[in-house]
Amino acid sequence: MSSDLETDKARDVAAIERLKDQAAREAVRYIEDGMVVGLGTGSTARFMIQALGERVRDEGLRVWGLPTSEASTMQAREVGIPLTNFAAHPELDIAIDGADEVLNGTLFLVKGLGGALLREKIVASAAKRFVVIVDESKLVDHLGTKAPIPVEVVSWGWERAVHLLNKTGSIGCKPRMHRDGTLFVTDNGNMIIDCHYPSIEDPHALSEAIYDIVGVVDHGMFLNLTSEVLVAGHGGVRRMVP
Ligand SMILES: O=C(CO)[C@H](O)[C@H](O)COP(=O)(O)O
Repeated sequence: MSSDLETDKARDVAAIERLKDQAAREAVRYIEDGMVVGLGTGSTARFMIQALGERVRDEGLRVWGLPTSEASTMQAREVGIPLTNFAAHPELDIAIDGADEVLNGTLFLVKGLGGALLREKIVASAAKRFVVIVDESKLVDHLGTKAPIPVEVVSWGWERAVHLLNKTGSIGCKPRMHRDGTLFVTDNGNMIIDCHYPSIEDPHALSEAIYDIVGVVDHGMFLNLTSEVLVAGHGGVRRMVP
């Protein structure tokens, strides 16, 4: 790659990082004293955890964080956010997380390319308000356009789940078991299978077909869970509601 191209690419990456940070900081403004907050996973959620840590440190904001992964737990500890769990707080005031795709209109999501979909879905469904933070590149008109659907399956007998996943969707999916050349094992000790669907006509029907497979723990389509999406673009951050 020529150095001009490398510079352009680095500039694009830096611009996207700034957008993620803007969306994250806007969402963190929603957090009030005494709230229990679900902490998402991924590069956008990292900006959110950082910004929340700054509010805890600078404003003395009192909150409890419930992280969705070991990585977010570690970061939250580093930035000084006190942590809780479902035993102490079975219901959350708010959860904030990134997404791999946001479907225009319904605000259905694809999540889990970071491998944390199960804890993310549990946390999102436990929150009174689930706020999604993205840069505008994540908006799509059809789910599955940019991202595969990650499916979390128990490790034992995963080959059978792959066999059955291959028959889901209107014309099947192309399951991939490897990320970076290794089997992807989640924080829960399960495996992730990425399903590439050429087109997803009916997300609810596909969701049911995937849940019907014995051994599937969950999948990365988040249907009817989003309260709002904060989308950062070059014109600023806009708020979308379903
Ligand atoms: O679902 C996730 C992790 O399991 C992330 O929220 C999703 O992959 C988006 O990540 P990023 O903010 O890095 O683009």
